[in-house]
Amino acid sequence: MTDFDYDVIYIGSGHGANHGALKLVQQGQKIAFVEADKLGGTCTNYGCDAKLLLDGPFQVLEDVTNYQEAGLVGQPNLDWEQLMASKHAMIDGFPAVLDQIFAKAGINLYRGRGRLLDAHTVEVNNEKLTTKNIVLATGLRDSTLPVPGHEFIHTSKDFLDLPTLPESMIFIGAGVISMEFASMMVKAGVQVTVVEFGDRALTNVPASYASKIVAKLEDEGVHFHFNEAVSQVAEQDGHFTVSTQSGLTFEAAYVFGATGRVANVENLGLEELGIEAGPKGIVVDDHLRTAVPNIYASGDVVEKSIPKLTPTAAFESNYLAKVLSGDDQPLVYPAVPFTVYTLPRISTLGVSLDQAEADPETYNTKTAPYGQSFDTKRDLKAEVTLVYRKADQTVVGAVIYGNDAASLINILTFVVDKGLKTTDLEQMIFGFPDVTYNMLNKI
Ligand SMILES: Cc1cc2nc3c(=O)[nH]c(=O)nc-3n(C[C@H](O)[C@H](O)[C@H](O)COP(=O)(O)OP(=O)(O)OC[C@H]3O[C@@H](n4cnc5c(N)ncnc54)[C@H](O)[C@@H]3O)c2cc1C
Ligand SMILES: NC(=O)c1ccc[n+]([C@@H]2O[C@H](COP(=O)([O-])OP(=O)(O)OC[C@H]3O[C@@H](n4cnc5c(N)ncnc54)[C@H](O)[C@@H]3O)[C@@H](O)[C@H]2O)c1
Repeated sequence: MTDFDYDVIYIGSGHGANHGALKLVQQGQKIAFVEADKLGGTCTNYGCDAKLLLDGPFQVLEDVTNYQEAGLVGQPNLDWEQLMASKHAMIDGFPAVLDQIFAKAGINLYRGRGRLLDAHTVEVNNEKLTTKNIVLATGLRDSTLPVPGHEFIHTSKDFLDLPTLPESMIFIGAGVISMEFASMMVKAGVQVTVVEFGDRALTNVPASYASKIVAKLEDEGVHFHFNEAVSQVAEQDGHFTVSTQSGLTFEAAYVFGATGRVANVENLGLEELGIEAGPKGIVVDDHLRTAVPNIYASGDVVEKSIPKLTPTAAFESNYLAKVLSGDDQPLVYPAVPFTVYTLPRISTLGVSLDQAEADPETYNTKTAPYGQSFDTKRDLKAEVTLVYRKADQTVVGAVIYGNDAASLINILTFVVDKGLKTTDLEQMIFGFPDVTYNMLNKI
């Protein structure tokens, strides 16, 4: 039998890699990470964690707004620089903590860009490492808009490090990232304009709920322009002009772009090994295996139809730990909750409304406002839509619009995943008063 340096080399050290790696090293497998940037990947350093830290005070401002003329007068002041400093104080220390965790676990770390030389050799900084198996967990990056002046467009990484607030911002794209950041910026008093190529925002939530958040942000002062393709960005004296193909121009002190994320598949040596990959990711089978049987992919870099999220990356990483320990079960995803962290949040789960409405023989839906209650902190427009399987009234999907949606959808994940019905919930006792009790009562 061939002697390899490692049992598994992971290229990338984000959630698509580290959950499974920590399991395998505990089982005695010899593991290495190859990481070109900060340990922990996007979520830890440039994504979810940083975003939620910055979003915290804006949630408070949202609650304060809801209580105006109902017990609170006036708004607290936002200090963005202080907020950014507190974000740095927490986030900047994560890679060092992970470094210690990985070292203590016995995982070797190679800092640099990894590349496959053959099915069992990874090259990093001219060093050749041999390995029995390889997991590609290289993630996504923000795409670059192919227009003149694209260098003036800031990315999500830049935004999450924004040292001072500009007085005006143009957001190119009305997808998840833009809508989350625009929600914060309008509350911070920044003049916000959103320019979107398509005819609606947030294509991954039902249109009726995307319209709700657009209307809410418009009420707060955001200007939306749909069906507009950005054709150029120009700078003059530190001010920026964004032009569209139809001839519109917008001016602002800061231009932000979030027009989709593309897979990090270049210069990995994939083509040479016959591994199929493109901007949507690496093509895998139902065991996350590429065309080369001992090379797998995990996390955002996998071409897949489910949302590209931290929990789905972690799920795949854990699944691969089983496969790499000899389990041969194919990958089956449970229901995936997905929350857009706008203010309020929009969460979706399971069978979508579009799917339910297209198949009325199989599904029925019920929409229930739950915000006009004593337990929702005056989140008056909060609403849940449930999707039921008609035959037995099992809850199979949901959409929640409200400040508590991210937590509530996790409760419904149990309901949907375990195939529960109203009659099952009637056999349980939930704490009261609480928004969870209120929402579960609508089922
Ligand atoms: C602004 C933003 C907000 C987000 N918010 C949420 C959220 O609220 N909830 C949620 O679930 N998800 C969110 N996400 C998505 C989440 O960050 C990703 O789903 C998650 O990070 C995927 O993990 P991963 O390990 O697959 O990839 P990544 O975390 O991207 O890790 C890939 C790693 O591979 C490294 N790498 C790439 N190429 C090479 C190479 N050749 N050699 C060595 N190393 C390499 C990279 O440096 C990186 O560290 C957000 C993303 C962004 C950008
Ligand atoms: N809450 C979360 O879980 C969360 C948060 C942030 C990011 N993410 C991750 O990031 C991804 C979202 O990234 P995103 O917001 O960049 O992509 P997206 O696909 O959600 O939105 C991109 C938007 O840009 C628009 N667009 C494209 N070209 C354009 C142009 N030339 N002019 C104007 N608009 C244009 C598209 O029509 C689309 O609406 C998610 O799929 C997920 O993987 C998740």
